[in-house]
Amino acid sequence: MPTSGHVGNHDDEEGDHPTVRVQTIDELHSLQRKRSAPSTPRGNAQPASSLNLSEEERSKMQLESISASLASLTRGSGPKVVRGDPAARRFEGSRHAHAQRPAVTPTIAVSDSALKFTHVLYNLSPAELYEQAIKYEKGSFITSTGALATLSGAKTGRCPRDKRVVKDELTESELWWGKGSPNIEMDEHSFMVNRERAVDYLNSLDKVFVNDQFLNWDLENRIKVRIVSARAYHSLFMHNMCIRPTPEELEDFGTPDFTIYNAGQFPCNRYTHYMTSSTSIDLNLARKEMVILGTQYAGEMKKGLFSVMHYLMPKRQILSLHSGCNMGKAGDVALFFGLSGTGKTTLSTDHNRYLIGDDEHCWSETGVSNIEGGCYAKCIDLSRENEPDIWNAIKFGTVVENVVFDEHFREVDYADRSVTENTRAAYPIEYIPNVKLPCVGPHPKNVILLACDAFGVLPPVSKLSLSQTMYHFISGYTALVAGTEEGIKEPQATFSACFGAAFIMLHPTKYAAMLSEKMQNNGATGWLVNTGWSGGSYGTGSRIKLSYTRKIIDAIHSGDLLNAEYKKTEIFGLEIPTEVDGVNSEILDPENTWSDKQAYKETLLKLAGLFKNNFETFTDYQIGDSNNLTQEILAAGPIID
Ligand SMILES: Nc1ncnc2c1ncn2[C@@H]1O[C@H](COP(=O)(O)OP(=O)(O)O)[C@@H](O)[C@H]1O
Ligand SMILES: C=C(OP(=O)(O)O)C(=O)O
Ligand SMILES: [Ca+2]
Ligand SMILES: [Mn+2]
Repeated sequence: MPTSGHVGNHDDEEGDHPTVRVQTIDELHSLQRKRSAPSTPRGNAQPASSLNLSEEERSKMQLESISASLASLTRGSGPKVVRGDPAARRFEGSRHAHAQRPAVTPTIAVSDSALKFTHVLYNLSPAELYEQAIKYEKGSFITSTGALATLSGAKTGRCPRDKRVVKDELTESELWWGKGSPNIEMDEHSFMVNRERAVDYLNSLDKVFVNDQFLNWDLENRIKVRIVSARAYHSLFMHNMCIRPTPEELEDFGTPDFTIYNAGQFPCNRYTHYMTSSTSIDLNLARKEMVILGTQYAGEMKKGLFSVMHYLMPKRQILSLHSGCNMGKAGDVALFFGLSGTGKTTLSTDHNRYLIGDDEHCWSETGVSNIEGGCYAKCIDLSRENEPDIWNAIKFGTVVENVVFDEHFREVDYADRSVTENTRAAYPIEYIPNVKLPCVGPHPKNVILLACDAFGVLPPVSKLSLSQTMYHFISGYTALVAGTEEGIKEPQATFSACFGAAFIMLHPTKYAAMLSEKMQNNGATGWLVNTGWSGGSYGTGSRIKLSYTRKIIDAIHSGDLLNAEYKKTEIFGLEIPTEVDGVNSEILDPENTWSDKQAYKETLLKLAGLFKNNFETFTDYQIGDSNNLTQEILAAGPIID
């Protein structure tokens, strides 16, 4: 009971609890927040801060740099950029927040767009990005495990046919153009038209997200990237996928080495030369810029930057690899090459080994390094039993794309294909418990080529000679089932040079020559692992059990398979083991698993023919310095007589 009129006596009523010393509710709310910045855990590699600037000078430089990034090149000046959410009240906010003043004021207002502010949400944290997504982006929800569920819109996968690369004097001679190449040309002028379109679109918005981050855990070859985007989903995706700077690194960030303008909600148009649809992903190596129009699929950003690395790294004698990578307790490193859906992410995420990365790596004179700071796992039919580490990584901070969940409990149904078959989860690499930080390792001991052979004729595992490894690396084979429709469909063979033709920029033989040299110098062994069908093609047979594939991979890692007993297969001439610990020996020779032997032989010959046909394009090229290797590689393919 209140006994006196003194305000302070409320304390007595509630015992000894101290009261908050504020005058207003706003003040109370401001006490909740103090400043900090998110970053990627570094392990022991931590470069120190070098510049000595005041906080105010730094903030001003940052905003000037962002304004320069967002500048219209036809109007000449950058927009007036201010930090923070336009929806937040002016001068309200955390105790240490800067007052919101424009950093750069253009001298003459040449258009309405020059009169308005562009609000910049700079390197927001996952929590802040969740709030932005949930408030402003339709289709954003928190799942029962705390992940952010988003929709990528009409495009639920990459659009390789809409990728364009600026052909100028330099790139004309340096890059791979023409048949089989992923580099479809555009000219500088058309690039500028699309760049201006993206910049104008971004500047017309209330706010844009800016991420300043790094690529490549090899500190000597680290690349600074800036991603300007319109959606919190895109900003969180890249926050997870690129390497997150420490607060000190961010202070010294300066000018990025490469910038992405993601205006994915806004289309390009066919009046622009070289455009064939309303989607365009444009790469300009001279300007160090990429423009995205007409697709919101976030994977375009990650794989777009990978293309850039496939250009920059080989120039430094570093091999860029579309592969997963992990390391055993004894320091033995394995690479997992393979096209989409063949098992790079699944098999590099191995509870008994240290994860270096799931998708993009560099192999330099000193060893391997991950390019990224996160993983991008397929979630279709994901199960806790088969893939516990990926399952557990889908928690607060993780972006799940295009998954279906129940309305009330928000439990994700990983078997649901209503939106797409290509459902995805993007999470920071440290969400995998046995990650190797920093994400670097010594030279690889095993190079595992993954093929998901839906024809069901490739053996579950074969040991390869160096020339066979090169033959299969250049071929880059996989065959997935054609679609998700009911009924039996012909498997669709895909050949993608270097297991990543969509991302390489130079001729495949350049990467192949480097791989061959590195494997030889470091005594690495090549393996071909079929993660696809057994006992018949798709429709008759079934996919090889993940638990079997894991046993096979274990035997490669442990060295058991190196010295096992082998026999040679006909046609492909592959060395196959007669026994693998924990695997039914029957299945090691695919012929055993087909009840119709005639059908097996026909299918095998058919696939061999497809390999031969595909390799025709490469027969005119020399690989490496001598013609010998080239001849050996040609002889290492299937032999049909
Ligand atoms: N035997 C197997 N080996 C590897 N993956 C398998 C196997 N059987 C089924 N899968 C499934 O295939 C998919 C492989 O995809 P993923 O690892 O994401 O490929 P990538 O990273 O190469 O694109 C996963 O959904 C995995 O669960
Ligand atoms: C991100 C991708 O890679 P992957 O399927 O190889 O994991 C992709 O192909 O869009
Ligand atoms: Ca990939
Ligand atoms: Mn993957």
